[in-house]
Amino acid sequence: MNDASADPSLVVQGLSKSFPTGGDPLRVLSDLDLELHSGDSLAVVGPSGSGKSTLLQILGTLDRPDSGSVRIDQTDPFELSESGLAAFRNQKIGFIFQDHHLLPQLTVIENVLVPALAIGKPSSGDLQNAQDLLSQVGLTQRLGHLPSELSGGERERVAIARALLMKPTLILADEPTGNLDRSTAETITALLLTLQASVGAILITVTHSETLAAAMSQRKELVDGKLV
Ligand SMILES: Nc1ncnc2c1ncn2[C@@H]1O[C@H](COP(=O)(O)OP(=O)(O)OP(=O)(O)O)[C@@H](O)[C@H]1O
Repeated sequence: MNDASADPSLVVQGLSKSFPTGGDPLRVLSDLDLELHSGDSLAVVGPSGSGKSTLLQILGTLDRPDSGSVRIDQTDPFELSESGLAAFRNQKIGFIFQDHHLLPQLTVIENVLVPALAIGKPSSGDLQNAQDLLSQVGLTQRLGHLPSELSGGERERVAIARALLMKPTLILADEPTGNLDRSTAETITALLLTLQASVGAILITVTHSETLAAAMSQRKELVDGKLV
């Protein structure tokens, strides 16, 4: 699926971000560049505090850079209106968090349908897609269950299915296997890569796990605010 000859789906140029402190601002990202194509998977590694989550927040359009640009499918999301940005994020970006962020009062299938619910009533196609994804992650028997009735690994599978529902361009995963035992982590990693390949998305995962990082096609370290 990786087509290096095509225009890259993600182009990041000169990205910088600082946070105010009592004294000099803390420069976390410094003139950072990144280009990825459809089908690429990237592990971002680096010590605690090096800026991995900050980078993921900006790529996910949940925070804005101080300078530099992000283009996803040739669009700079930060040039959109607030409502345009919310719709763009919902359509183009799938998020997977360590603590899954499922809504406790919604069933498994309803949680997967959340990105479609956010833009109106889910279509029959959305419903079919959600059922297919839940089948691919092995949860066909659990559609009507609440997150509290699932194991940690099962909840992470629901989160993966939800992230894939809209067939996003970009999947952002923050320590997706952080809370799981080794064998569950390996299963989840394999599932994530299979589903990412099936939609041709870019996968960027932030992790301290060398096993997860090794499963990605690329590995970059955040050093002095840049990816090397
Ligand atoms: N909203 C904020 N305001 C002030 N400082 C912040 C803010 N967000 C992050 N920082 C600081 O920016 C630096 C980078 O934080 P970030 O969470 O991106 O690191 P990280 O590499 O993800 O770390 P970890 O591996 O521990 O999750 C840290 O020193 C952090 O304290």
